[in-house]
Amino acid sequence: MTKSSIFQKYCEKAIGTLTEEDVEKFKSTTRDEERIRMLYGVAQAVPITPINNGKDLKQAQEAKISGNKLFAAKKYEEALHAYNEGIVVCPQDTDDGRELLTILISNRSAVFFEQEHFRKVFDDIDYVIAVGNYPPKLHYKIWLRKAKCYDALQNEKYAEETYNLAISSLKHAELDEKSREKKIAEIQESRKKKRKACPDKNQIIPISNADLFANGNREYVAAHKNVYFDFDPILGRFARALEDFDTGVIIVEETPHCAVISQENALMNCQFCCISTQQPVACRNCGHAVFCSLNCERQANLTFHKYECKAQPVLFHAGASINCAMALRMISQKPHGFFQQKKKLLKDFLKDNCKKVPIKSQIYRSDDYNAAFFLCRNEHLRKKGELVHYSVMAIYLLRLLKFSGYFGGNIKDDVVTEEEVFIASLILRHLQILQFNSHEISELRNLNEEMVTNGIQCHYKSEYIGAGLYPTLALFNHSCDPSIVRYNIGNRMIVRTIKPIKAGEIIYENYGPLYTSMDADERRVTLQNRYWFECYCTPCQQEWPLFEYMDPNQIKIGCQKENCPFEFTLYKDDLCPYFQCDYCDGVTKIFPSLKGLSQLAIMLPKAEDLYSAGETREAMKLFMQSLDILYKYSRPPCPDMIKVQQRLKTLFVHLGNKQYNYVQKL
Ligand SMILES: C[S@@+](CC[C@H](N)C(=O)[O-])C[C@H]1O[C@@H](n2cnc3c(N)ncnc32)[C@H](O)[C@@H]1O
Repeated sequence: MTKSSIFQKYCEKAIGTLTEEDVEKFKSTTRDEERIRMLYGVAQAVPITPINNGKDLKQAQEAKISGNKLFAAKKYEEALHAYNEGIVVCPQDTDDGRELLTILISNRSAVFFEQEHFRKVFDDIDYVIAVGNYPPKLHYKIWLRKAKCYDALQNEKYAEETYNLAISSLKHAELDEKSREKKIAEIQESRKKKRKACPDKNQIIPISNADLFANGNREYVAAHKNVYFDFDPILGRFARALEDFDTGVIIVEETPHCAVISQENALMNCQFCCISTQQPVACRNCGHAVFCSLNCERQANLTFHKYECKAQPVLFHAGASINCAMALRMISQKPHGFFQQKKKLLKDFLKDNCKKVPIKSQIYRSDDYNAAFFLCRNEHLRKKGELVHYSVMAIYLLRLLKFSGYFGGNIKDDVVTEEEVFIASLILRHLQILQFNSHEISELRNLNEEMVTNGIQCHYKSEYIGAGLYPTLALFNHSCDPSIVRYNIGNRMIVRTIKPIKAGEIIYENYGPLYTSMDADERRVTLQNRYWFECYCTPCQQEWPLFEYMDPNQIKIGCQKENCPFEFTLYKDDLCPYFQCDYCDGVTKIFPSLKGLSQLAIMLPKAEDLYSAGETREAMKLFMQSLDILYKYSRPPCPDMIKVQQRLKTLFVHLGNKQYNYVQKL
């Protein structure tokens, strides 16, 4: 039996007990709360099987022994791996467990010291102190290690203070007088010797340009001030440019309404901020999640993780999708009192064809529940019967919340209260919202074998690590020739223009299918099945060819009359100096366009040289200018444009998340 079949089986088993009459009755219901009430008894009959909390003292002890052996053999990466495993599984509910945990962390700090990751040594020593059960007899060891790190970082004052601390801690060391004297001499020796200045070899996580908030939108705070959101009865809400945008401008920088790490990455990426970590901080209660810092651990445990600690492993073990985990997170991250307060306001919207105008806060922010609650669900297209499946899933998620203590201690699985019905109906709505609006969160990883994308060699892959809900980005519609590229810094989403955009034009996102690599029929089917719309973007309407079928000798030049959509196709050896436009009758001289494009003969090789030399900022600038020129003097589709966009994508995504051990090779 595959993992995914457990959840599937749960849903099918529950649905299988419904009679035809039940289903008909369900279909005639128009209120989500009624849907939950009708199905609760049926869905509740399927048991939830708790999962072991993943903590294991014996496994942690073994990991320590194996880590110590590897450390002694100078196999630092492997030792780190062993200590990390021990830290994650080590129980923290007994003094013995906590003591072992501090020893594992302290030993890990010794690895980081050898690897010259000095700041990580400081973090681990703080972690040891925060756990609090480190044997006093060993304290001098961590202070000595810390003092040496300060020495290496040339921080004399702190080094002196910490050497003193190491010496004074020796009074707790279980050493005879002679050994103590020897240790003191050792510490003094190390203090005198002073290490050579040595830079920290930690990877610094890049910070994106902080230029956006100076340009912030007053209403949609995560968007650039020159983005506005338009509405059309068929297209729904979508983004437009208020002013011209050049290539490479950050137009959205958004923190997620909620973000969840996938099960496969749960022990590699922080549950709170999504950063890849080589130095996990363990959850106090479970061995199923890690954090990148004590700060993230505290914030997560004050909110969602205190419930999800029990609920999420059950959910993932059952093979439920990440959207289910996000639907749950949208509740677990807020106290249930928050939703009770909203009940009066939101209740009417939990029925079909609600005619009320959506509640709109003055400021559209990703942390505002209203912004998430009113995202598109395509409810007019959904078949009523499909909600049976979704309602059963919502009930399962509600029961997980009950089981994890979200509603307090005294709960009954076989009874559903009105408060619980309301929460389940919100979850039912979340599931529908997430179907159309969730985004991938990713990080760069090295490829074992290089890949060729659009004729360009590529040394990295953008790997899915989880998913998030970004209420501002979720307002952008799709095109198979998008206007933007996105990447993550932690769980933040950064969105940049990947071509120049004129004032008034729609700013398009991409939902996966790109015209350069997927043929039109496949794109149409994918978008229809997944997002329930027919794509009429320019590449779909004009049947643009795949990249591999484009003629590199062909250039398209736009008619020079303003706003005339006509374009001429020339071949690189054409010498015809002008064209008569069939559409507007005007005359277009081709030499101004060719002259404009001729600038690329110098710019592109220079940009390529800078790119190869690793001068990424300068290369980025030149590629951005080149793309603006290509769009000014020619029209897509065109292989050169795609190649420059490919380079820019590579440069942009390298400003975002990378796996902790990523080696940059552009
Ligand atoms: C993430 S939402 C985009 C924002 C949405 N238009 C709204 O009103 O909130 C995705 C949904 O928007 C609609 N959509 C997106 N791109 C579209 C397009 N190019 N043409 C028509 N509908 C589109 C589809 O209904 C799709 O399921």
